[in-house]
Amino acid sequence: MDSRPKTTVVLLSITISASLIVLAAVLYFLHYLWYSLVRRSRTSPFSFDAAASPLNKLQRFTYRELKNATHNFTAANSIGKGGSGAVFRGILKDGKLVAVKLLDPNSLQCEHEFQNELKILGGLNKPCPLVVTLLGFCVEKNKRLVVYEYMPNRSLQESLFFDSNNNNNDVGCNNLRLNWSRRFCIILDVAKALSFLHLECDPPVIHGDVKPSNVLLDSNFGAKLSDFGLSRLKLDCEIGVDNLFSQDLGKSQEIFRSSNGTPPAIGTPMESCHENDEVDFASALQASASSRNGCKVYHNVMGVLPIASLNLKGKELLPGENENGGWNSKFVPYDDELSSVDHSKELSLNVGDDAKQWGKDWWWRQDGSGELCSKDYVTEWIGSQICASANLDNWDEEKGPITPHEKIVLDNSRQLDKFEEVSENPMQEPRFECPNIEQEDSKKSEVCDAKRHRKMHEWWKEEQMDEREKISKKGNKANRLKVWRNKERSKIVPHFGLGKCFEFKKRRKFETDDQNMEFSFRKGWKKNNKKNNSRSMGSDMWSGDLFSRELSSTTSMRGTLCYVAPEYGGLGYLMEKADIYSLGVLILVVISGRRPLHVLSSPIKLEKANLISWSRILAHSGNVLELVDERLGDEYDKEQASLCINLALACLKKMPELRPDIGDVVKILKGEMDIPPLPFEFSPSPPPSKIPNRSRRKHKSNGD
Ligand SMILES: Nc1ncnc2c1ncn2[C@@H]1O[C@H](COP(=O)(O)OP(=O)(O)OP(=O)(O)O)[C@@H](O)[C@H]1O
Repeated sequence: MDSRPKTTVVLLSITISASLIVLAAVLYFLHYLWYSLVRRSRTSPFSFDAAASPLNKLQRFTYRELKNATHNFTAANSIGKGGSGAVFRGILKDGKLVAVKLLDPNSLQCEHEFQNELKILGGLNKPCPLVVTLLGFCVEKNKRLVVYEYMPNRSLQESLFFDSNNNNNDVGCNNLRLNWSRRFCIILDVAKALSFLHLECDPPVIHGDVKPSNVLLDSNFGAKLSDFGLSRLKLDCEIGVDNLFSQDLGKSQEIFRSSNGTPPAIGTPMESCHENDEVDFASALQASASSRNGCKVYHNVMGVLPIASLNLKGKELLPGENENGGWNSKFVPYDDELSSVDHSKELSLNVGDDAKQWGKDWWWRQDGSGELCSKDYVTEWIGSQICASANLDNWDEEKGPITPHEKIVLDNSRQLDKFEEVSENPMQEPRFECPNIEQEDSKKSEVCDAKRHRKMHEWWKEEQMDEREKISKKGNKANRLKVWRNKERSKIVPHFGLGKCFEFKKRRKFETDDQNMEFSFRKGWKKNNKKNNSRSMGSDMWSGDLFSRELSSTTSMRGTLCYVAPEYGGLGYLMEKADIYSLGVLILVVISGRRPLHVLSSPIKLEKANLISWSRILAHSGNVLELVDERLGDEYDKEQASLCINLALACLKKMPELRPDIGDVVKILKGEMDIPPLPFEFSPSPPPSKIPNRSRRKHKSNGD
């Protein structure tokens, strides 16, 4: 009789405990899910092993110390803003003036850059006066701060364009912050700094992001190289993209043509090469495009690209993997993980209505294809600019000056009354939120990548063939080509995340009010933080690197568009010659006082929009001095100027092996060596049908 209630109690207690267990399991699962999706993806733990690390020579600050030093990171102490965080001026307890970089705590990319910066800059085997001194760092929870020596004249970018943002007529040569001798010394300093990194460091350091905003100026306008967030150490056994590029893209295509489709023998000399005057930014864009186009130009490179580098014990490791199977932050693999950029916001904030419309188109196109193509982005953007204000050209000597309100609302044309205005009137940079990055199963990713490579390869072939080639595609020669290319392709080793499709996780955010957004290519769209929204003139919005932030910001990219070497298409490791290329761009920028890509409203002046191709045209016509910043008047050394420009052009050779190495660059600048005569080279520029070759046409018509 009594057994019934007993059974009921037992059943009830079993049911309750079972439900509790299930509930606990569900809660645990949900917590795990939340932790792994939200918390863990935001920051990777930074392990500071003081004993083993080269960081032990660096001072470790507390957050409170740095907060006090910068007066709670007040806007008044804000001295700049880069892709990875804001920089503040601060005074330490001992009275030392420092620059404190406060990194975005929610960005995995920033975490990598932080670790990279500390390990490379902090681990330099000897100090170099031409490299900015890293004084210390702070790691507390998810807070990451880096402390540098303070450079009173901030960045070269600011100094160069501070001058240019003043009215040209008002600034006499004597009032220029950067007169000729300073400019020449800066070029020499940067070359020497690179020489230190490439030749004196063991292992050599590839800076990977040489550009004016990463060159800081001390009180005497002496230059120091900074920002090692994208740098890397070079291993002996590595094969960089420059070797691959030269072997494969440079020689194979040209040799192939000259051999009528017969597979070339290794070591076959290049015979008939032609200098191609095509607009270079197009090739740079193609080379640098973060998704399909990046592969498009350099699919041949992929053919022999090794993603596995050998460690000293000979064990094959993936880039970024260390011997213990862990992650080595010095070797961050390139991938497209951060490539979901909504350019429509960027455009709508920087250009007029037409461009807004264009921005919408871009957004629509992203929706359609799911992938971003930088080349289209920039070329179309340029097109929209030209249409938007076809009668404007602030460089057009023939037309005379234009009123400020007539100018395209492009930040790099904006004039500032005072240098201080930079920090007083923070620029509203649109941002996007960094998408969460999840580590993919390496096997899955390899299969995926191989598929993508195949697709992209096919697509590239289609793109590259002109009509004649397409007709003869079925012919015997082409079949031989196919066999040979297939052989090359069989060597493909997939790399990380190339061409990773766009994710639109943050799409709802993009659709919100523009006014509250700011843009940083490294970090993406973000709500404006009024506290830290100071603007740096060194910001790429000011630099003509407007587009480049996409590239420097996505982990598929190393460096900055217009400064990044064309051999880099989002794959593999950049090598020393990539730094040489960036140095070449920097030299031209310093000498001309112009941004590498300065979008103009007049199609006639498009040749001037691209500093590199314009300087090639001038060199062709023997008139390189036309490039020199006109604000200098006659106050410059003509011999030095033409030496620098010719040297820059040598550094800008598309084939890395044709560029001088840094030792020679320094010798040439010091006058200890002549610029070696440079052979012509095959240009990997895109087909003329894709990008109209205005410069060449113009050149021809001039010749007539
Ligand atoms: N040590 C320093 N002393 C003085 N100013 C500095 C120092 N470091 C950085 N700055 C200023 O802060 C600005 C931002 O620097 P940061 O390195 O964060 O970004 P960036 O190089 O402009 O962009 P990115 O990091 O995206 O390439 C610089 O342009 C410079 O004006």
